[in-house]
Amino acid sequence: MSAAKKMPGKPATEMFDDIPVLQRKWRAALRPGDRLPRYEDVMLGSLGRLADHIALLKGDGTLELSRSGRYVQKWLGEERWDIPLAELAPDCATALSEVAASALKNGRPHQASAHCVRDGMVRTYDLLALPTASRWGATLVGAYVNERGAQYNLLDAIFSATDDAVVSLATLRDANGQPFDFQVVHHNKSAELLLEVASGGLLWRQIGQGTSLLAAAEIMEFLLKAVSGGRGEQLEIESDGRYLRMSATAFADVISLTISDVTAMKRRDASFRLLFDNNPMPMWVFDAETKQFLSVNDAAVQHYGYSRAAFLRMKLHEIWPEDEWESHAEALERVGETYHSPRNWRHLRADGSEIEVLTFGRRVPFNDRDGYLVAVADITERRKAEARIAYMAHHDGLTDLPNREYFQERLKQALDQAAGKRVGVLYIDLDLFKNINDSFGHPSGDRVLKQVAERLATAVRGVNLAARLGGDEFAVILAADVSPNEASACATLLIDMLKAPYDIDGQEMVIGASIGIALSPGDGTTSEELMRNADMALYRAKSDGGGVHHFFEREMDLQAQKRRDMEVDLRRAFANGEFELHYQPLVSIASDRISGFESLLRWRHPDKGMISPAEFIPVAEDIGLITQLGEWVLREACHEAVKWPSDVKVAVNLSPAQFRSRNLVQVVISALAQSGLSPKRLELEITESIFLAETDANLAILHQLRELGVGISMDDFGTGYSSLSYLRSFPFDKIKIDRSFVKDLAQRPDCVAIVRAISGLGRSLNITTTAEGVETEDQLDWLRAEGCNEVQGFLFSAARPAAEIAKLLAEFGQRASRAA
Ligand SMILES: Nc1nc2c(ncn2[C@@H]2O[C@@H]3COP(=O)(O)O[C@H]4[C@@H](O)[C@H](n5cnc6c(=O)[nH]c(N)nc65)O[C@@H]4COP(=O)(O)O[C@H]3[C@H]2O)c(=O)[nH]1
Repeated sequence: MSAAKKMPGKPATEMFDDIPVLQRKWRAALRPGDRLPRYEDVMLGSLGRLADHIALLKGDGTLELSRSGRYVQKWLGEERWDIPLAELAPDCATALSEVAASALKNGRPHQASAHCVRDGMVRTYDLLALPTASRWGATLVGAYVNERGAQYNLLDAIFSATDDAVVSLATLRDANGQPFDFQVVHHNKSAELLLEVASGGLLWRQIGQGTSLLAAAEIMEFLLKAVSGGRGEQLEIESDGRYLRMSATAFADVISLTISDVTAMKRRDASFRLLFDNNPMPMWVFDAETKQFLSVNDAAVQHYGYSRAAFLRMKLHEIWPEDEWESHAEALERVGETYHSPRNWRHLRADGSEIEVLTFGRRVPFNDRDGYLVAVADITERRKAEARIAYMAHHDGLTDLPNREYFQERLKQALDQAAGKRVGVLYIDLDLFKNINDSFGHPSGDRVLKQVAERLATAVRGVNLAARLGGDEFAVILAADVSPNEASACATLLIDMLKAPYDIDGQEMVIGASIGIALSPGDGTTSEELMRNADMALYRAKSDGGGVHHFFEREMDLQAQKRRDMEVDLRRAFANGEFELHYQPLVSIASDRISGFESLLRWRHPDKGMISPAEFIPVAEDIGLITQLGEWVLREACHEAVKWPSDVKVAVNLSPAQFRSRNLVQVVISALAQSGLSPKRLELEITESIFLAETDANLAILHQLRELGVGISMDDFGTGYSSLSYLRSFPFDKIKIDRSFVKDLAQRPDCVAIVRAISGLGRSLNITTTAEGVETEDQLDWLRAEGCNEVQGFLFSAARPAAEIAKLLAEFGQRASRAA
């Protein structure tokens, strides 16, 4: 059957001629000044055969069919007049009202075309609407309707356009009325192509006797089933790598068989299954309506621990933890064609454990159901790692205590929530911890720190927090509106707790702790202020000898300010050359002659006058200026001493900080070389503090210095903890008995005993002993009696400027002369 078949009617050219005729007629009837021509002038008389094709429509809003010619009546399938257009067949009513409306709107004839389906045939009509005015003022539209030549059979068009094969089969029955075969009574072009049959090789054939695919037993069986009552049966067969899906509908003995090539779909399906089944990500399809699992892949079975059968009996909510049911369900409501979870979800596994997941989904048809294909990314491990990283960013790696950043954060929070209540900050510094590091090594030091942290963590609980700020510095937040008494009690407890011995690999170690306390709001309202002030209070606790706690006082702030001023001042002073050296004689008891001078640094401040070295040397050490300052002292002292008699030595104090600079030996060599002073005439005074840290390195430097021929004196002997043990570590040339022992010689027998012991020690070790701070003859007598070799003190002279040395020497009957 052809796709288009002409129906009897006028030839197309003739039909087209009518329209210009009517249009000319309308124009001719239009009188000057009128908007529309009169109805009678256009529509009455001389219309002849055209009258059959005219429908007269009237009305302004809702149009009504007032008259219709015979042709129009057939087209409308309606012979009645004076009925609303709405009562006509919808396709005709729409076409008429649209063309009439356009004509009325523009006040001119309007042409249009319309398609109507009649008996399965698609017909095209030309329409022309001619607006006219009736004698009594109403508007009438004359609508001309005529069919255009082209028509086609819709069913045929659909049949031939489809790629599916459509075959109509008549059932053949035997003498008993049983169906045994089928005869092809009609088919479309695609049927021959799909069944791979030559043109004309199918029509009127009995399929059971043919060689086409339709002769296959399973198809025959399928058709027999269809004809004996099965409606809408489906069959899928595979033939030469192609997949064909057949559906059959029987109308009495006639069967309509549709065959579709579903190979591509099958392949898509197969690749989907491959992707689904073998995907390492857990995947499933769930029913969009019931939320039942429709299919799960192996990864899902493995990952969730439910058997496949159990999975397929479950609904989605069964893998949601109960507290997330609502949010899961809400999210599901909002899901469209595709989705990926806007947040992490928790899912339950068969063993009850929870995993954190991200889900990605897409709507898919699945076995005739509307479903969602979901892929699951388990991010539990990633989340754990993230949590670990976040934890590490907030905690100290060695002790596991919160670190400085976290401490600050928590302190800020505590202050924000304090609402006027007090928050306490305790800064803790371990006393003598350096000794442990130096004596037992860093691993032991680390173990002590860990135990300190454990003790703090057990003592500081609840809203309070203990943290390690770095090194041997710890801190505590007391967040629960703490009173000064409570803060003090807490500090005492912590100090007692921390000074209890530590057992490190069977070795008992003892340290102490000093604590500085600042309380909000009095000592500050911001975390920075409180931390700074607690630190200042700690500094005071340390200066008080450690092992105690101290509250912050405003005075400390002033002192800190003063110290900051001094730091700036010191740097400026060095650049401005405000320092000078004074010299204090050292007198030999045996000869009653000056055996040497100790150089003592003086700062002549332009506004404040002379500033004591006891005040500025510790600051110079802290800010690192001591290295340059010490170097200057050495050079200056050597430069001066070279002018003195050859048997007069010069003593120079060295700071531990100069040992750290590592070029001390070079500086000494250079000072001697530049001045020309004999090394024998230079004595370097050190205190035992250089043995407290980096002992081995410092001892090595001392040995190098001694090899130069320079003398090494131990200053302030007897004030430290283990002066005696240092004597064993290094062969000192001189020990200087601290003036605290000299001061009370006359009054305290213990001081006599100490001086006697040191002098005796010096004699037996062949070390010169010098007593410092000798102010009275009485003291001198005691010292002489105890066998001390040398004395120094105000009794003889205070430190004097270089210019007065000659005078001093002269007083002792010694002449200053230049001799290296
Ligand atoms: N009460 C009393 N005091 C006496 C007597 N005789 C001397 N003195 C003081 O005792 C200190 C002796 O110096 P030191 O123990 O080395 O103690 C020194 C030394 O440790 C340090 N120092 C001074 N100059 C330098 C230097 O150039 N470099 C370094 N690193 N430190 C220095 O400053 C400390 C203090 O120095 P000064 O204030 O000059 O104080 C000096 C001196 O003036 C006395 O009979 N009675």
